[in-house]
Amino acid sequence: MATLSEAYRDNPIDLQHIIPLDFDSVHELPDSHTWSDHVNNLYLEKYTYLKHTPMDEESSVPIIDLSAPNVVELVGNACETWGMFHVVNHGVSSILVDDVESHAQQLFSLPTQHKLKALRAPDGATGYGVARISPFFSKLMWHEGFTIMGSIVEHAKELWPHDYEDFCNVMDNYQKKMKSLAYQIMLLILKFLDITKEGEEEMISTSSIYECEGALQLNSYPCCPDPNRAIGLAPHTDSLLLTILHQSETKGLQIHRNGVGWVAVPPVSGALVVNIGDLFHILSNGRFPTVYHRAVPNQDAHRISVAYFYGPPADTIVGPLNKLPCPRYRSLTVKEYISLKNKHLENALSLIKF
Ligand SMILES: C=C1C[C@]23C[C@H]1CC[C@H]2[C@@]12CCC[C@@](C)(C(=O)O1)[C@H]2[C@@H]3C(=O)O
Ligand SMILES: O=C(O)CCC(=O)C(=O)O
Ligand SMILES: [Fe+2]
Repeated sequence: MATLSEAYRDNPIDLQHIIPLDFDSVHELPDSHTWSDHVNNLYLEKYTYLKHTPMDEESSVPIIDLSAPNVVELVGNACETWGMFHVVNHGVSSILVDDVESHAQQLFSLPTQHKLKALRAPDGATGYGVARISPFFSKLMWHEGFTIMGSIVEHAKELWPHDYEDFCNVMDNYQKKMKSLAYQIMLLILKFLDITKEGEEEMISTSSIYECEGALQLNSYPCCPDPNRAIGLAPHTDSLLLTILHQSETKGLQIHRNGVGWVAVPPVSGALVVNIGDLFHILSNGRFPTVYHRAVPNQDAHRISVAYFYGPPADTIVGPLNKLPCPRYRSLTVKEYISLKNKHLENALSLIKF
């Protein structure tokens, strides 16, 4: 069975010439990182609007208590209307979450030359570097990332030759917790769609989506001299089934709402943000929107976020669940989808539409 990291290694991207900027050394936004004004104006308008409008259930991403008796409906409805929700009472200890965040902080505060020792190889999945989607944009992002897929010992040893174990243990432990939380949330969503594990014949998959794997992405958005003309992470949808994001206490995440524009998703203390990715959009036959989102940097605060991506093994065939009538998408393997996304980014979905 091919793993997700093999699928990413088999689909290399041309990042050879793109390495993150040495952010500490620049005091003005370089042209290479200046996006058109228009990009963030939308956000500013929306932000002003939000400040004057009380947040109500209709205008903000729902907050769901995982222990609520009607959690299946709450989660299902949020997936349908937003494709995103906050979870509280998720059972992941705040000590562990804080520990992951501070280890990420430690990593990103190393000198640039040092971080480059752990640079992700062009055909690699794990390591330090720019976001995979970078080659699709003519401007660079105010962002540096560290991707973790499978073992990170080799990369961690490059960063801390004598002291790498603590970092590895914290990341492993967090990934284990994320994996079981993601599984729990996936089951709730499948239940909402009336799919049970026993009804295996309902699944279009030859191999099972009950054996999902995960990847972890540590994101860093350093203080930015001109945040209104910069982008932290360019607009994108996440490719796999679902993503669980710890966005720290610092704002920056925004989602795109049709007819509204960019809407800020302010951090909720102790909550994790869950969002639908492309594969769940396909499985649900388009019923759940895959969320178009981005991150913006701040002037005075260095922001760290930690995203866990959850998806089936690369050979799994995914398509609209059998139970759902009139499939709108053709079935394909996860690996094929990753390859389409690597070549066509947001157009990947429309290429598999009937
Ligand atoms: C398991 C994943 C999911 C990846 C690719 C791979 C590892 C890194 C993830 C991200 C993280 C940053 C945004 C994104 C769009 C990117 O450029 O790299 C994500 C992408 C995806 O969801 O497609
Ligand atoms: O930093 C954030 O809030 C968003 C991160 C994100 O979208 C990602 O890692 O895919
Ligand atoms: Fe994302």
